[in-house]
Amino acid sequence: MIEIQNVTKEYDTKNGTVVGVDNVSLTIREGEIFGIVGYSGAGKSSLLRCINLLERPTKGTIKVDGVDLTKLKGESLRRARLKIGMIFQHFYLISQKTVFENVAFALKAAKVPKDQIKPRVEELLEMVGLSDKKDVYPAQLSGGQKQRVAIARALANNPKVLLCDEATSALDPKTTKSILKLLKKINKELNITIVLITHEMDVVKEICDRMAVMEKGRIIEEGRVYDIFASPKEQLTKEFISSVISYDIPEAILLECTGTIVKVTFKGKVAGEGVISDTLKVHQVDGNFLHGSIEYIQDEPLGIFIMELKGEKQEIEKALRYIENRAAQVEVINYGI
Ligand SMILES: Nc1ncnc2c1ncn2[C@@H]1O[C@H](COP(=O)(O)OP(=O)(O)OP(=O)(O)O)[C@@H](O)[C@H]1O
Repeated sequence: MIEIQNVTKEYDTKNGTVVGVDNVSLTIREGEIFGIVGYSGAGKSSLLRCINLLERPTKGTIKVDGVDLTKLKGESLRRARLKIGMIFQHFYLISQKTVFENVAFALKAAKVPKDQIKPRVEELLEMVGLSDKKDVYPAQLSGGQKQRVAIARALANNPKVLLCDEATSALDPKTTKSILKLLKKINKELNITIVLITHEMDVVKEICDRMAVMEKGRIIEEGRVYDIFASPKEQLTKEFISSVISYDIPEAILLECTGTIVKVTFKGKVAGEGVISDTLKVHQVDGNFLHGSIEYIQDEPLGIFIMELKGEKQEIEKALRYIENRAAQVEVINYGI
């Protein structure tokens, strides 16, 4: 659906050239919700804005639904852009216009015939749950309601893609959840491909199918959200995950541990505790749970346990292989003394 090929975005500033995006290639599939995470300055906004050519890439191509946008200009680019909606952290509603007029504005700009505007706006407001607010002005709305208006406006011209630039970053956790639920509904019911950028890993965990991590203009890791949570490769990815799932064991407890400390990850519906208790029965190893939980990444369970194992090194190694053979992943954090 979206093919980003060797895209570089450079900015000319008075202090020289700044590279926002550095030779990124990425394919986003039709119907998926794709999340891009990274710290401030990583290049997320630059990359997102290249997708609808709000920023023209310095190099590379962007194809959306088979059309190479980098080859288009003027009216043909404007037409192609109608198929790509966008929402922002700060909503960007027109304060002098009512909710109805804000949404109608997108239709008028696309030269939709007058008689079709009213029913379409009403349909859109119904979809985002704001039918009763059509005559109020943005100043009278909460942040979540403003974002709903922005979503209705972005969907006005039946886009195939919705780009979300930190769409929930200005919202409280409860409102964030309700907006994410709305995005998921739009994705499923209207089959709109969604690309979102965020610095909040919670958002990715909650609704994204696949994700990429950006650092210094590049994509350093990419894959299915579940797989990345289960086995992150890059240090930065691990940092982002630790903001959602923390397995830091207090220093004082670690100092008391003399055994081997291991992290065991169970993917899917494997009964983690059962496998571990079998392991301890079969091997001459004592085990002590330090930490553990089962996280649900979009309804798919991911069990992570941190344990201290005590016994002969050889027995511990055998126990770990035994666990590994039962669909688990084992990582030794600390060998015993
Ligand atoms: N219009 C611009 N002019 C000059 N430099 C820019 C411009 N836009 C972005 N940059 C630079 O490009 C790099 C990437 O910025 P970008 O805004 O894309 O990152 P980001 O990950 O979205 O961060 P943030 O969340 O803070 O916006 C940064 O070094 C930034 O200073």
